[in-house]
Amino acid sequence: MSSTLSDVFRSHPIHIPLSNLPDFKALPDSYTWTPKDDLLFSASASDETLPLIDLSDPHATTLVGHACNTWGAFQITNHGVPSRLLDDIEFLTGSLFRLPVQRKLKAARSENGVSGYGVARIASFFNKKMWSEGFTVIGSPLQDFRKLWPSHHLKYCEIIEEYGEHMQKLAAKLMWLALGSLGVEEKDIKWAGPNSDFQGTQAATQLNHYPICPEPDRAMGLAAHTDSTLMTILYQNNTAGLQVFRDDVGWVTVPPVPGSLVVNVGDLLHILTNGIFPSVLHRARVNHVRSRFSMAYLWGPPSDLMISPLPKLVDPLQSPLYPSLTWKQYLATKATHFNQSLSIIKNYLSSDQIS
Ligand SMILES: C=C1C[C@]23C[C@@]1(O)CC[C@H]2[C@@]12CCC[C@@](C)(C(=O)O1)[C@H]2[C@@H]3C(=O)O
Ligand SMILES: O=C(O)CCC(=O)C(=O)O
Ligand SMILES: [Fe+2]
Repeated sequence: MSSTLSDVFRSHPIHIPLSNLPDFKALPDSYTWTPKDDLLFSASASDETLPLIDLSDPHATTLVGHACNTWGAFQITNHGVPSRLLDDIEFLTGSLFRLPVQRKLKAARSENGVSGYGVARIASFFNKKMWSEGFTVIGSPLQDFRKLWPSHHLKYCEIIEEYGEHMQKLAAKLMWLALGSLGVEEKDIKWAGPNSDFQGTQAATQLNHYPICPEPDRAMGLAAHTDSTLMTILYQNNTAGLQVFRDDVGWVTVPPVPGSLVVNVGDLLHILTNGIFPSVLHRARVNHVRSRFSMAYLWGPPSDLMISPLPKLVDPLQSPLYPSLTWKQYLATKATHFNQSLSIIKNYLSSDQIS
């Protein structure tokens, strides 16, 4: 499972110096963002609210479908992930980022690697630094965790494994709710497997830390991006910071609701639905009172599987909006073209042209 996604970045190395976040009273220029650094930096904010859906609601399919259509994101309760496990993953994340920086650097992500400690990959697309640090897990975290916690790593590996299992099941359930709302049936997605449980899908778990910031209004935790996934399921601690963007509304803060999870439609689900579900543009802001943690489960298809718009969702008189491509190909496109990737692949005539 680990090798294939990691392969993608071997040919897309990034060099982003890892620096300990500065402990200044004022923000250094290298961390000060203006609209010149990100066009939407100061776009208007709105007090609209993202849908909060109770998954045990008999109308869950319709509610999820509507949220995917209009926002490309929603929050969920009654999702079945034990609250004890959410506490455990939050505890793990806090323990990891509270380690001394020299220890964290022992598990630093290599330039052409994907797992380990470092700044977000998207940092290479911006001139300014982001006020955050991250840790990416793909496959087994054993080697990295042994370097971080020489005597407690097994306990932490178990938490990651259990978290991944629960998230994979939840992702499959959400996928059927979302696609079910469009009339897509199990027979329409053969790669979901004989039990339609999406076994064989791949995922990355991304742990994020946004330390207390002296001048949050001029800083950026994680810059605006869409996820290159089918879906992302995110757990945030009790500190707000996540914002989602809608052209007609502006930036909307997603408040932490205890025990709830945030779900984002990613670029691949946008492609699979032939553009019906938007993949949500989102970012993380920081604050000067509390540090913030988030734990994202970035879920995608088997990395070599061809993904294309579902025939059922393509108007018979029109061509599909997107060509077929694999997750690996899409990640490679994203590594070069970042937020332009969807419009770039739209203009390819066939997947032959995507290397
Ligand atoms: C599967 C993946 C999605 C991701 C790139 C990655 O290979 C592993 C890290 C993921 C992440 C997490 C933080 C935000 C993001 C944009 C980034 O820089 O690294 C996503 C990537 C993505 O969705 O494109
Ligand atoms: O910290 C957050 O709320 C957002 C994290 C995120 O977007 C990601 O990890 O892809
Ligand atoms: Fe994201």
